[in-house]
Amino acid sequence: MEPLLKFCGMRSLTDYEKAVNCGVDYIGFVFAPSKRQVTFKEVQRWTEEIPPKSHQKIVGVFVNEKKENIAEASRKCKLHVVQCHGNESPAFIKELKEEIPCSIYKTIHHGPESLNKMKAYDGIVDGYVVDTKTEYEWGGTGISFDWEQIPSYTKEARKQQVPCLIAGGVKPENIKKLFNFRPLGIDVSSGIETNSEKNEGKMRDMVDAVKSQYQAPDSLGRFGVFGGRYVPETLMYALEELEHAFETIKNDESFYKELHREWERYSGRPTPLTKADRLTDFIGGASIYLKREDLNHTGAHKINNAIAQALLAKRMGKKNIIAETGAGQHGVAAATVAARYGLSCKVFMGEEDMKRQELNVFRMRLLGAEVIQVTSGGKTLKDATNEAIRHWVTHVNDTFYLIGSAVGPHPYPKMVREFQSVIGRESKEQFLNETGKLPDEIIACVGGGSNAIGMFYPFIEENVRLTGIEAAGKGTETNEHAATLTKGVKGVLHGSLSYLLQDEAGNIVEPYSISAGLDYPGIGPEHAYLRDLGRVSYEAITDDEALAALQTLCELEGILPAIESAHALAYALKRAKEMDTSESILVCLSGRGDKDVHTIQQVLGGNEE
Ligand SMILES: O=C(O)c1ccccc1NCC(=O)[C@H](O)[C@H](O)COP(=O)(O)O
Repeated sequence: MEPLLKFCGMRSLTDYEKAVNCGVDYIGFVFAPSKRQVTFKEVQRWTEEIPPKSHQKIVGVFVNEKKENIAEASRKCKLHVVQCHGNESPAFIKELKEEIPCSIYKTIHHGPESLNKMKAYDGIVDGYVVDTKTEYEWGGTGISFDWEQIPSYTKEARKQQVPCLIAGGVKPENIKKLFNFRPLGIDVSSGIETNSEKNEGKMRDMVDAVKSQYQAPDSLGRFGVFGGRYVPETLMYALEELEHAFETIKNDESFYKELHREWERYSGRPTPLTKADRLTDFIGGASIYLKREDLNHTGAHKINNAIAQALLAKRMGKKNIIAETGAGQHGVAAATVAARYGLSCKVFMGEEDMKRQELNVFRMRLLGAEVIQVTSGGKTLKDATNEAIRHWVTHVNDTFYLIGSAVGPHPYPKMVREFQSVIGRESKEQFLNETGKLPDEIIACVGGGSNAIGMFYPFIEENVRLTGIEAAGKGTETNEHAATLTKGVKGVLHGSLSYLLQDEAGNIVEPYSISAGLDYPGIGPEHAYLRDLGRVSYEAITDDEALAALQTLCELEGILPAIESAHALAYALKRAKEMDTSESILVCLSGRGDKDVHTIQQVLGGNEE
């Protein structure tokens, strides 16, 4: 969700008209002594002459004003919100509320006691503005406070279920930085002024910046209509507990310190960015770069998320982890971290996948995990996930469900995105260092979608084409594919709403792909959202195309990719041909192909010579 936006300190009809036309959410008038002070009469006249748009709220700003004066302004100016910007006590506001029909927001001036002050207004006010105060000015100072503190204000406001606007020194030049702190709302006055007048260009820049800001999921875990939490009652508490733990560690430096240390010293991050020179020459178009997630410990990106979730499980005091796996990469990652952090581990795996990924089954057992064979349904990832959820329902108190992709009920898609975004963040820095610019296109394969969302997320606001590649199996015109976004319809699976492969009666259709990691009948809800938004394009690649690309990469670069990653590569080869030599493509090489050698050998016949 976009943050709410308030423009404050309108001093003339012209200022006010500019704010109305910009479509900003709140328009504020300062009735307190200030260089921006206006009278009730003026505001009454201006708002009668140009009524605000239906969604816009008119705000009156007061500092330690008498109740009868506030009531008069509220009546005359038809205020929607009264902003108490001084030392008004909770008792004063309670009494004021009985006299005026509008909402009351309290300004909290940032300082050592401000969070405690905010708690004192719980249940009394309808919203907050957090602002900077100087010795001489109550507001409109143009000075920012320490934005690192924003998450604690936001958390308290969320607890009280009211909006919280961040004020003080916000301007077009620093608004992007402010977004990093995820404010619920923004309040600006000085930052949209030039020579004491509101500047329409600056106002529009602010509105555009806020509108282009990607803010998903919302507080209910919804990406537009997708996502959410569709689970049995017994799991609700566990998910709320997990959400709380996740939101807590997000602001906990010690957690991230530990996580980064493990990523670096245990898993081998940062993974390299490799320019595929011979492949680029062979194709003869755009330069092709590979983000080498295949070089992670255990051979794929899955370990990034597994380490993070296991550390979280430990902090929550959970001693047992369970996981589902398709290709076996996530199962291996879960078994690995369980061994590393001294947790017990059960991995649910479909019988079919166990056959295809025999080596990974053995690896998991070697790592001390119990692999539970799932014989229901199509005996693949969907069925393994069903069984894992069933197990979780009955062992919820001491068990942490370590989901391996950006799927499942809230907060899993958001949490997996957070932990996998290290891929995109590193790539961005490495690419800029190496080429001085960003890639023109980024391509990643999508099964559930975790490597793709981790790669895409840090680039969502950038001018970079993003493309997700699904498995077309034997062709999307056949019934043997896993192209959920190309062929699916909306439905609920494994706790969230997304696109699914279903028959006319709503039954899940068994997906197919040569790659065990891509044959999932659903897709992470954020991908469904990004597809419908038009921000990410999704294409499908067949088994044959993926295998051909895999062979090409082996022969020209000496890299054996996972069959999953070869899907992204195959599309990159098609695109590179169409692009100019001055352009570049970044492919997320999500995993290595050692686990797939048996499958490849079966298809290619074992002796390529
Ligand atoms: O703007 C003023 O002069 C003012 C004076 C007294 C109390 C409040 C005042 N302004 C309130 C606001 O405009 C906003 O809530 C906020 O302070 C804007 O800050 P900034 O963007 O730093 O100007």
